[in-house]
Amino acid sequence: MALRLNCKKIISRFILKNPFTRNNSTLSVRIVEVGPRDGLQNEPTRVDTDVKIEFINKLSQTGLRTIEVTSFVSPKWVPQMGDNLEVFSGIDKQTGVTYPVLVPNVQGCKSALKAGAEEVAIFIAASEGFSRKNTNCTIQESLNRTKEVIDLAHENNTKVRGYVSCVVGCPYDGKVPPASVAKLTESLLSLGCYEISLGDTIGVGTKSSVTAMLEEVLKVTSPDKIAIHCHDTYGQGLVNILVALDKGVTVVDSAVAGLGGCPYARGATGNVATEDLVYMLEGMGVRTGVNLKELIKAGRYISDFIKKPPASRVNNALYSKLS
Ligand SMILES: CC(C)(COP(=O)([O-])OP(=O)([O-])OC[C@H]1O[C@@H](n2cnc3c(N)ncnc32)[C@H](O)[C@@H]1OP(=O)([O-])[O-])[C@@H](O)C(=O)NCCC(=O)NCCSC(=O)C[C@@](C)(O)CC(=O)[O-]
Repeated sequence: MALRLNCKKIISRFILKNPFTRNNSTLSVRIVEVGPRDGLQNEPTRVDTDVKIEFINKLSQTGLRTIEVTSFVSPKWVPQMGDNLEVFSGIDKQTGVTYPVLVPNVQGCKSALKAGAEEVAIFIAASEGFSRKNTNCTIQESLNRTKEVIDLAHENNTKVRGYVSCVVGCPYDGKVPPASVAKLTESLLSLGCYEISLGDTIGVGTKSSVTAMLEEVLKVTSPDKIAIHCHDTYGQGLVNILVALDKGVTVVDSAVAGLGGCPYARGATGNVATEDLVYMLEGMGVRTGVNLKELIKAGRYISDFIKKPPASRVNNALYSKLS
């Protein structure tokens, strides 16, 4: 009973207090699908390039407006993304859908621009331990690299999204202070990122820790500059997304079939499954523009290829009922 009341409270606070929803009769959330990149980068089974292309083409037919399709990182570090150029050039790009790619440095950004990317995403860790393991440099060095990438991208009229990872916990350094996340968010916005995705990379966040982190971040920026990116290792992903919605955030990252994990965050599982996110949001009356049936089929397609059942409750519940 108490839980039901709390959920009602969360939803009504989201509707009444959220600066976005207050001004719009139709509530909506933009989903950033990260399955083809964050989802597959850590996949031990080699996924054929044509399977990746078919997977992205299926996602493009679901109504998703943003699909992060690959990363131009070192193939020595992340072999699964080594076919970035072939994937990016091979997909059927739909009007109205944006296909950002992840880049770690100027070398990656140059390759992405050459391939025709219209949006790149940079990433930086809120903890020194993860920064070193993931990108072989300190946070400050990473910021310096990021500045070069943003300058290059902007010279080429290319938008830059920023990720801050390990926003509540780091697999090497433990708890991450909210003030560090706020400081990095502010730096990335001032360098020219149009939006910052706050990543609970190892999925350790809870309602309390995510609230504390967001409250600190929202002292330096507004909710319309923020996205939330929750891995679901401890099953807290949807709860933490609700916390962010309650704070006025309206952009959410997720991966179809709950794919993924980070190669430098051992033990962390995939993102919140996009199917589960869509089901929750639409159930709350929040529009996503996503066709759940088509999304479930896309999730099944890739899950069948990697021979793993989808890590999505909704996919597992509804797939057999699809005609
Ligand atoms: C940053 C580096 C490159 C530094 O790696 P490094 O070894 O220090 O780089 P380097 O500059 O010394 O170069 C070494 C070699 O890599 C090559 N190289 C260098 N850069 C590139 C490039 N862009 N594309 C292709 N090749 C590249 C370069 O050409 C050279 O080749 P060699 O001369 O030995 O033949 C490396 O650490 C790296 O690629 N790291 C990326 C790791 C990664 O992708 N991790 C997963 C990202 S997910 C994440 O961070 C979290 C997020 C975003 O999902 C949010 C969340 O979940 O919370």
